[in-house]
Amino acid sequence: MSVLNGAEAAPAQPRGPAATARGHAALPKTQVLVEALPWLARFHGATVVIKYGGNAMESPELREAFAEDVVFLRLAGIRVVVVHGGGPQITAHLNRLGVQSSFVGGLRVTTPETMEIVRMVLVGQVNRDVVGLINNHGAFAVGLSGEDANMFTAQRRPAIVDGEEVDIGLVGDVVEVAPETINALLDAGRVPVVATVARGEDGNVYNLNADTAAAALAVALGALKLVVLTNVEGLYADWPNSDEVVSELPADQLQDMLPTLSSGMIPKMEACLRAVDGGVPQAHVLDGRVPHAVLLEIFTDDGIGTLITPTVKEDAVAPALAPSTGGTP
Ligand SMILES: Nc1ncnc2c1ncn2[C@@H]1O[C@H](COP(=O)(O)OP(=O)(O)O)[C@@H](O)[C@H]1O
Ligand SMILES: CC(=O)N[C@@H](CCC(=O)OP(=O)(O)O)C(=O)O
Repeated sequence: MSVLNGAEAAPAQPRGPAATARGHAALPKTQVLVEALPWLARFHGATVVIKYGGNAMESPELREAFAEDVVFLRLAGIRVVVVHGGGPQITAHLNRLGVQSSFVGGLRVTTPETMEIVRMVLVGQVNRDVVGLINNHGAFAVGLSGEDANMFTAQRRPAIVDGEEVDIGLVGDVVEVAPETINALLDAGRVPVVATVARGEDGNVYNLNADTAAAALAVALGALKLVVLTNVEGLYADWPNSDEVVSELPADQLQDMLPTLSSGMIPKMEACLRAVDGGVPQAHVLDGRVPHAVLLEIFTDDGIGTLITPTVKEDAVAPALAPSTGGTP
């Protein structure tokens, strides 16, 4: 997507051929680097929250490419926070134990026994794996659970089915975020990697949908961008038909579309809405099956996936004149 929300730091148009000592073979690489320049300037020092979904973690090549992207962002001076899911890994573990998984409105029905497995898999397995992948490149990642230093406070939430509330057990919504620990790690040059389990005010431990938790954290950190990796190209306009990916959608139009969504796209789009309504200028759903999707999105002019932006106010200044709300590659 090459739509700019503001005039500041507008990316240069692709440059014409430049003479290099190595001749034509070096040209495309030079162009890629030059194209990245305005985006490097735009994002340097900004906070970007990346939601890394279970479905985008399946292949070793994709996992490695993701870790490289995270380290690249960090070395480019971006304050990167990774919030990970692990739904498929939880389901696989429950299956091995002979426990059936069921989802309502995209959320896992979570009994106390299921919660023990959720916590064990997310905090003890997936979090460790993601930290290890990143730290193969240097001592960047520090793993945390949403329980640590009460980063998230959760409240039991029902699922909504046909407008009715349905109890789904120990599933929580985030009612409070304490971002100090994450900010301290970012200030120290670390990459926090967060597992989405949280304590409730009632003392129970809750299972948070990772998209929901990533959005709440992005808002609390004042992030410039929320990036949500998933296992489809983006939001399809007419799911299950996958002919058309919605490339950009303002929050008010997404709000109207919410009742038509199904399964995992419900919490994902609710999360994007929560992020932009909470002041995050961009929430971006990307295809995690594309190697280096994060780098492509942030550092090139050719955006991919679905970009959710704040509702355009009728009395707003025309976009070209408005102050920058963050570059939109
Ligand atoms: N409109 C839609 N566009 C894209 N995917 C949709 C849509 N509606 C439902 N889905 C489903 O939502 C899934 C993504 O959610 P989920 O499986 O929870 O992903 P993740 O594990 O990456 O968080 C897609 O794989 C697709 O099956
Ligand atoms: C309440 C709820 O559904 N929690 C999710 C938490 C993990 C998650 O969100 O993982 P993905 O991002 O990989 O789907 C679950 O139990 O599967």
